[in-house]
Amino acid sequence: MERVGVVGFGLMGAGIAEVSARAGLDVVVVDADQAALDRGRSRLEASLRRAEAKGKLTAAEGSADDVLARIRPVTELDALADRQLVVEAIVEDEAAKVDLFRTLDKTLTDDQAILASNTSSIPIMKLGVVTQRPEHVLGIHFFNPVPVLKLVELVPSLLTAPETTERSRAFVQDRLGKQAIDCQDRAGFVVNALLIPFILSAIRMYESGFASAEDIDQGLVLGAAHPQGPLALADLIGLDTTKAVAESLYEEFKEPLYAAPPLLQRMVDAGLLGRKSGRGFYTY
Ligand SMILES: CC(=O)CC(=O)SCCNC(=O)CCNC(=O)[C@H](O)C(C)(C)COP(=O)(O)OP(=O)(O)OC[C@H]1O[C@@H](n2cnc3c(N)ncnc32)[C@H](O)[C@@H]1OP(=O)(O)O
Ligand SMILES: NC(=O)C1=CN([C@@H]2O[C@H](COP(=O)(O)OP(=O)(O)OC[C@H]3O[C@@H](n4cnc5c(N)ncnc54)[C@H](O)[C@@H]3O)[C@@H](O)[C@H]2O)C=CC1
Repeated sequence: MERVGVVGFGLMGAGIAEVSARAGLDVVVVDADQAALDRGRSRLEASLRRAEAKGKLTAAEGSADDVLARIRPVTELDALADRQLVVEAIVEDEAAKVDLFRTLDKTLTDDQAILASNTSSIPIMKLGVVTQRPEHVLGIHFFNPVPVLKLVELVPSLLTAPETTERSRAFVQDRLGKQAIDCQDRAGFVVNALLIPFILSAIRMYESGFASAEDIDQGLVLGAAHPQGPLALADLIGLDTTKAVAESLYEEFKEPLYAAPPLLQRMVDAGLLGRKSGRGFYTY
C-alpha cells in the first residue's frame, strides 16, 4: 500500500491524511470545494507544526514540510483513479456516502483497490452493496484526534473478503502503527455503541438542570479519570456528528437510550456544533 486517498478534509480526513503521510505514503485528499480544502490544510498543518515544535516527528517522517509535500489536496475525485486504498471521511449521512461509494467504485481503476469508510455508525453493508466490489469494501474507523488515539476499528461486512480485512489490518497496524480491533457490522460498532449513549445521558442530565456542564464534566474527569468529560467530548466530536451517530444507532436498535435528546437537536439546528463552530456546550 503506497498510494492512498482520503475523501473529506474535515476533522477526521485531516487526521487520516496526516498519519498516512507521516507513514511515508503518497496521499491525495479530496473535498467538495477550495474553501474546505483550505480549512483542512490549515488544520493539518497546525497539527504537524505542533508535532514538529515538540520534537515528535521522527527522522523517517521528516520535517513538517516533508510530510506536507506527500499530500495533494484536490477537488476532483478523478485524482483518486490510481489509489490502492481510499478512506471516505465525509459527513455522517448515509445518502451522501452511498452516492460517493457509487462514484468511487467507478473511479478506482485497480479492481483490487480497497474502498473504506471512516463512518462512525452507518452499517458497511449499505455502502458495499452499491458498488461492484463489495468484497473490497469495509469500515476502517479511526478515532479523534487521529494523531493521538491508537485505536482503529476494522469492520468487514458480510460480503467483505477476509483478505481485504487482513490487508487493511496490515495497513493500520504495520504502516500507521495503530492498534486494530475487529467488529461486527452493526451500527456504532464497538466504541460508539457504548460511548454515544454515555454522552447522550450526560446531555439529558444537563438538559434536565440536574448539574452544570462544568460539574458533569469535572465529575467524570476527577471521579472516573476520563481525559475529558462527556460534554467537552461531544464538542470535540462535533454535535452534528454526535446527533447523526445517535440517529443511526436509534434506527438500528430502536432503544430509547440512543435517541438524540431535544437539546442536542436544537443545538445542531442553531449551528452550535462544538469546537468546529466555536460554540457548543462551551465557547472556544
Ligand atoms: C465519533 C467517533 O466515531 C469516534 C470517536 O473518535 S469518539 C472520540 C474519541 N476521542 C476521545 O475520547 C478523546 C478524549 N480526550 C483526549 O484524549 C484528550 O482530552 C485530548 C487528546 C483531546 C486532549 O488532551 P489534553 O491533555 O487535554 O490536551 P493537550 O495537552 O493539548 O494534548 C495532549 C496531547 O495530545 C496532542 N493533541 C491534542 N489534540 C491534538 C490534535 N487535534 N491533533 C494532534 N495532536 C493533538 C497534544 O499535542 C499533546 O501531545 P503531547 O502529550 O505529546 O504533548
Ligand atoms: N468527529 C469525530 O470525532 C469522528 C468522526 N468520524 C466520522 O468521520 C466522518 C467525517 O467526520 P468529521 O471529519 O468529523 O466531519 P467534518 O464535518 O469535520 O468534515 C466533513 C468533510 O467532508 C466534506 N464533504 C462533505 N460531503 C462531501 C462530498 N460529497 N465529497 C467530498 N467531501 C465532502 C465537507 O466539506 C467536510 O470538509 C463521519 O463519517 C464521522 O461520523 C469518525 C470518528 C470520529
